[in-house]
Amino acid sequence: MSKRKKITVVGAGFTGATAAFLAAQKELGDIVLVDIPQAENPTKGKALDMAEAGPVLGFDANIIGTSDYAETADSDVVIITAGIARKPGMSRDDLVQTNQKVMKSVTKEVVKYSPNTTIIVLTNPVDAMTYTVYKESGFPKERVIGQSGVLDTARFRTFVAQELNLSVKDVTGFVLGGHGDDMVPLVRYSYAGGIPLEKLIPQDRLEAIVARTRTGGGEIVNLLGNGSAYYAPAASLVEMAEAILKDQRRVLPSIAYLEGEYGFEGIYLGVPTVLGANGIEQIIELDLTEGEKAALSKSVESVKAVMQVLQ
Ligand SMILES: NC(=O)c1ccc[n+]([C@@H]2O[C@H](COP(=O)([O-])OP(=O)(O)OC[C@H]3O[C@@H](n4cnc5c(N)ncnc54)[C@H](O)[C@@H]3O)[C@@H](O)[C@H]2O)c1
Ligand SMILES: O=C(O)C[C@H](O)C(=O)O
Repeated sequence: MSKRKKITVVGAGFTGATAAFLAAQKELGDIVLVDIPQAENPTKGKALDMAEAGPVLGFDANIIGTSDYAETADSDVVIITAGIARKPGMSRDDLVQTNQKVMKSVTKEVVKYSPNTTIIVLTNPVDAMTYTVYKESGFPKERVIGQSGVLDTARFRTFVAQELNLSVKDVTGFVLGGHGDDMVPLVRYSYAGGIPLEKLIPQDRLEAIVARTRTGGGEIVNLLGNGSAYYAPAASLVEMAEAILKDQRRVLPSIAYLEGEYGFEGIYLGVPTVLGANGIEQIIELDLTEGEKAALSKSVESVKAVMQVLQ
């Protein structure tokens, strides 16, 4: 039997297919791409096409496309991207009812075949969808994780690097809160080469970068015209999956279940975490100013409003 890790990606659309391809290129494991049955079988086609890139790019990974969850059995990590994406004029929250149904049906199948896996949820509105998967799975909170902060932080880092004309590699940041327009980029904890950003960028420019980060998803939605971002979201998923599969203990922002941390209870929210073999191994609590606390509370209210729609 193969000793390679096994990664299932549910939803073989833009984000799912891109994440599968990136994970294969990094040789994180064998990959099962799952989507609903469709007459022409595009899921099988995408998987075969990706596998045929292996000899050219020099990666070893078995990649299969299927609608049969039996093929996902004993996955180490399951990434959920299934559902619908927003179009211009829509908010992520408009997707809640449709995607909640998808989360419930997908989670049942995932749990049936991989009871010990760790799940990373991408589907929007992602804070509420991660909560839905947590409830439906019955898994411990450490093994149900949502992706938003790696992406939101990557956007912030991109804009800062462009502003300063510096390498993105030297820019670090942290975005807290829900994955909505009132997320909280923590400028005070953000650096370029170890130098606080507040020493390098004037206040008004920093504020503009924060505002652009908050609406970064919408910026891409408007540019694409018929769907939402997928390259950076897929890269973010793969960074989180790699941290878990290789037990890297990376300090990355994740959507985690809070039980008192940051003063919130019974809610999934973006916070700094340590990601390793056991999923979320630690939630790191930062000291916040009164202004940051107020901004985080506002973001929590938005997440709670979406959670109230959940059935
Ligand atoms: N959290 C984030 O940061 C973030 C970033 C990007 C996208 N997203 C969200 O991820 C989701 C996917 O985005 P996308 O661009 O890949 O969309 P997409 O439309 O390209 O792909 C979604 C795929 O899900 C499949 N699907 C639908 N119902 C399914 C089911 N029951 N079982 C299996 N597969 C099913 C569809 O057939 C489709 O192939 C959206 O909800 C989007 O808003 C979140
Ligand atoms: O904006 C969206 O709808 C997709 C995703 O949440 C993003 O931030 O790119």
